[in-house]
Amino acid sequence: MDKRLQLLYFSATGTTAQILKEMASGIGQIKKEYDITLPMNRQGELAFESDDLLIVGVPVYAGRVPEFLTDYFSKVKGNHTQAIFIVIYGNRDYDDALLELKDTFEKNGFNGIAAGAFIGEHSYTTLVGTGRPDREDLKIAKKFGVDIKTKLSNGDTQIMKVVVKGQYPYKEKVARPLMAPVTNDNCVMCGLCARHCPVGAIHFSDYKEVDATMCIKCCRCIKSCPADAKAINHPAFKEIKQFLIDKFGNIRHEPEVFM
Ligand SMILES: Cc1cc2nc3c(=O)[nH]c(=O)nc-3n(C[C@H](O)[C@H](O)[C@H](O)COP(=O)(O)O)c2cc1C
Repeated sequence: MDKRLQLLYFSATGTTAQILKEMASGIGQIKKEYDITLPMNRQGELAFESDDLLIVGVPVYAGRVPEFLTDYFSKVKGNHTQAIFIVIYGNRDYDDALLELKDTFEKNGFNGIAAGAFIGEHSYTTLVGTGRPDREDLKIAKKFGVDIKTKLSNGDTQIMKVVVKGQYPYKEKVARPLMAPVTNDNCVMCGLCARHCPVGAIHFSDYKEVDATMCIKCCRCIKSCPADAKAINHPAFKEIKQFLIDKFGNIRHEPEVFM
């Protein structure tokens, strides 16, 4: 492949990164990887050229591209750069997230040549999308990469213009009460949660304090805590979690790819 393969992703609990890397392994060697999960990696602007091939991936949050990334994405510029858009969702639905991701990047100089929606274990509970992506998902992701590579090497690139599922206007934001993780006495003040928080919502002066106005409920601090000290106990959160388990705990969505 004569393009410079690059990855750009946000991945709070690791599933988006996993799918992107597996796909990339079907295409070729990764030249550069931009993991924008931490705030310090979302500083400044980023520019890609026409000889780059960018795979961009985000998790679906409330049927959309995570809102807090909008500002940063407006500063990522392409120059007739070919791009592959990927969303990962927790076995409920991806609604308009893939369309929104494609629109966002195509407005900024990227040409979408392929896209996909894959399933990851739901950030809120291990009982929805349990163990995803699994071996089958990873096989599909890699084959998708191989198919893209084949298409690119056949030189069909001019006619590639990907069309994805999604609707206008995009799914509306649902108003939810403020809720953030609380910390129990297991906390050993190691500070891992604060260093790993994608939005800097955990106080460095007291790791037990989480700013609910900043928290995006990505659950990274909960999942990465070695002492199992963080949890969201808000009744509204428990209700959503139970709804997801009841409705989507026993069904299996399959990845969808568009080329
Ligand atoms: C705030 C938030 C909102 C979410 N909204 C949805 C959704 O609308 N549909 C869905 O199927 N999964 C949803 N999920 C689940 C994630 O999309 C899914 O767990 C994904 O695999 C997380 O990616 P990551 O591991 O790269 O962070 C949501 C997760 C979070 C944290």
